[in-house]
Amino acid sequence: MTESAVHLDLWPAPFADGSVAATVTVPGSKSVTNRALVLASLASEPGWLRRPLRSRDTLLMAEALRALGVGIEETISSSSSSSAAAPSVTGDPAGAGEAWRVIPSGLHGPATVDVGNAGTVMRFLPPVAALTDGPVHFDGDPRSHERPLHGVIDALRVLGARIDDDGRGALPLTVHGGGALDGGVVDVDASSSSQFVSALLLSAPRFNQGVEVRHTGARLPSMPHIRMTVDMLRSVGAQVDEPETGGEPNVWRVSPSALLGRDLTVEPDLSNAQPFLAAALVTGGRVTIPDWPERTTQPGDALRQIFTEMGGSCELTEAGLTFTGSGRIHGIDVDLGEVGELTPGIAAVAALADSPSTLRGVAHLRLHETDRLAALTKEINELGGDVTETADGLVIRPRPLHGGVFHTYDDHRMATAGAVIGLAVRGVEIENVATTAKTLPDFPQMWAGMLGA
Ligand SMILES: O=C(O)C1=C[C@@H](OP(=O)(O)O)[C@@H](O)[C@H](O)C1
Ligand SMILES: C=C(OP(=O)(O)O)C(=O)O
Repeated sequence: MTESAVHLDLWPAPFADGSVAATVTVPGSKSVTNRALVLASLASEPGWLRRPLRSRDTLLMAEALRALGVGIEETISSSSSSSAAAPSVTGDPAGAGEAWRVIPSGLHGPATVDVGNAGTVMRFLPPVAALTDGPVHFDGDPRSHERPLHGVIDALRVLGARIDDDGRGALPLTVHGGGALDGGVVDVDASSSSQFVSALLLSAPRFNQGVEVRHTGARLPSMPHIRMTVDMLRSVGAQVDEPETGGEPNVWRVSPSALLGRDLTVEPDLSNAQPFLAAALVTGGRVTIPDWPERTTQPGDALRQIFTEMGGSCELTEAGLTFTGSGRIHGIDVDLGEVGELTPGIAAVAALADSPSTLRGVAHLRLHETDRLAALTKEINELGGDVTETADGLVIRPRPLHGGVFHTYDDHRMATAGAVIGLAVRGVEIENVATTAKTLPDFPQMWAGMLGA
């Protein structure tokens, strides 16, 4: 969690004087937007993406695909399905009426891809690059050099790709596209990131033999994200065999096929809804998130259960998901392995609870945007908290907290977690709140809007 830069900008996190009462329209899902961009780029006909997330991670994905020859046109959509309910806070209002037209073409190198610190870009695109006809160089933020990529690099080599890297199993690297990839059977240890599996499956319909991915590791985190990959592949016509619909455990098969261009409306990002739901819980208030899907593969849907257990109640109606805090916050003992990206926000709420919490199953968070276990421990403890790291998570014993600087380590979810604590603790200042631009560029304005500022 070394700080890559010293940011002098401190954002005074607003303190909530009373209970929040707001409707917050959350922009589109990062994970859905970036999968949809990849699938639409590999399709045999143009497609549409409506209400895409426009944030650093998705703009990097779009820019990278453009560099490989894909046409991605931003337009204002005439048939946007934006909510009819009058929201009091809208993140990225332009995004709600916006659509991206994706026009696939032959994939070409040479090209250069900046992955920033986006796991989806650094992992989903090397397989696409293997289908181009030239060298594609990948690099990104300093932290991107530390995030695991060996599962993708080693697997692509087995499947027939030529890749130059420095032998660490990480960025920077160059994929020498050969115009096509054999594909076939490959073992992958995806215990450090589910994105290894998703990456190989997403491009697999375009491999000559498709792919059979066999996960060999002990644990596999973030299963909902793999389900999302499988669902989205099927929705564009791919044939996928997988463990959850009767296949062999830990084995996914994708057959070679053409992919359809589709018209997809992106769901709101439920993981980015988390801080707003947490605000209802922490202040004993009420927050409604419009367009919460009835059925979804997004891990954020688990918040309905987790935050209810921590002291609130929720109701899914035509208006969206309404979460109501009870005025009390309880600790929780929970395995977050399936929904790791929710950990910082849950830790923030747990630090304000009336009993201890144990968060388990998230050792892989040490290799996320920052070492999230170390960062949460340090930052909450510097405000007077009592957090200890375990082998695979955190134990959080609530203590009276005081104000101070909450460092973010270039991690969007650290910034939003600090803001949640700031609702209940006067004098919390978030260092580099602008890092929320990774997935939620309008966060500070949305937060102030929620509080009626
Ligand atoms: O595929 C995806 O869209 C994601 C998968 C998860 O990654 P890990 O399995 O590496 O945790 C998640 O944490 C990340 O935010 C998004
Ligand atoms: C882990 C995350 O992102 P990435 O897609 O960069 O892995 C996250 O958004 O919490």
